[in-house]
Amino acid sequence: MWCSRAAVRQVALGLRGTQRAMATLPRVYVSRKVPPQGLDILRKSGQVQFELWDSDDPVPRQELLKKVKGCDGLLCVLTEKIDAELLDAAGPNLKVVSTMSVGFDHLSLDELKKRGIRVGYTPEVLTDAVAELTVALLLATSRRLIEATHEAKTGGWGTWRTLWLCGYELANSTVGILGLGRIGVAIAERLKPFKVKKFLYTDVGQRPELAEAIQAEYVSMDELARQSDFLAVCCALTPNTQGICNKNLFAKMKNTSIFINTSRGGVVNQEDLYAALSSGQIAGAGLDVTTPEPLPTNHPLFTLKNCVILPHIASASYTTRNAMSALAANNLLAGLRGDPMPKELQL
Ligand SMILES: O=C(O)[C@H](O)CO
Repeated sequence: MWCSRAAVRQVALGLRGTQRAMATLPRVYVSRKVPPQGLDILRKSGQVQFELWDSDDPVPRQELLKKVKGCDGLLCVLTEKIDAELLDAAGPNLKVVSTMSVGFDHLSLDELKKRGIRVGYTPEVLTDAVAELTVALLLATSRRLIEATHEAKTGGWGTWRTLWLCGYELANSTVGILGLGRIGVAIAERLKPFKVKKFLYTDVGQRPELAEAIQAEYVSMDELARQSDFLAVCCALTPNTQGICNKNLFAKMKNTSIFINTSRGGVVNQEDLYAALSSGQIAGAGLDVTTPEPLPTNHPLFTLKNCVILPHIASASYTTRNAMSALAANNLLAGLRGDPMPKELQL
């Protein structure tokens, strides 16, 4: 197609105008290749210009410190430590940090608050996926599925034996939830049809509305340990919950009990857990989270048959991860517009 000189000049001017307009858009750094829904939302918004660390692996810290300089927004995941050093590197333009996670222990909330930076996170959209995985992990641990497939594959499967690979069943059991929130309720709802006899929970205080939904009884931490046949950790990692699952707790648990953690590794004292598992103080543990992550392959916990370890996959369904990225993108955009975020963390 032929265009007149004037038309070409017009297009060139238009392009330059667009470039200029783009250059004035708020700058955002996205610290990981997040699922496509979130990136599409950012792209189509026309509201921001963004740069992406286009990888499944974390951006190196030095690179992150460089890239956030002068940014108005940051969309991050749970492996990035958002602390004073990073916020200083970003500088005064930074208005919003949006994390694609429900957990926020990687964020220095005090530092964010001090600087007036708003924070978005992604609760609710992952509740179903996390509850589902927790149930899967609980069953895999209590019914020894990983050990069993290993035996079947490696020749350990001899004849049918009466007590071989026996585990513990949910029917008639007592399930304890440490930290009752949406996820704890969703886990209990899924476990109920397995004929659980009783649900118990403990938290910093009673949570009657949530507890009522699953007819859970509030008990002390000691009582939770003593009575639970299955103990599921669902609390956030905070200075108060750091290491609360330790030898004191394990010592009170039954030697037939199963311990499950899909919250954060820091809630558990892993040396104490190893001791409890290897001495038979408790029957088994299923962990989706550890300290550190990844847990080194030579870690003692990997040597135990009664410990099932997953690589932090509780929210890992395509639907959920896309929903998390979309929510993180929408939080970021709303925050940058000065609007209420769909899910804002109150600092
Ligand atoms: O905090 C979170 O969002 C989970 O641990 C990962 O989905």
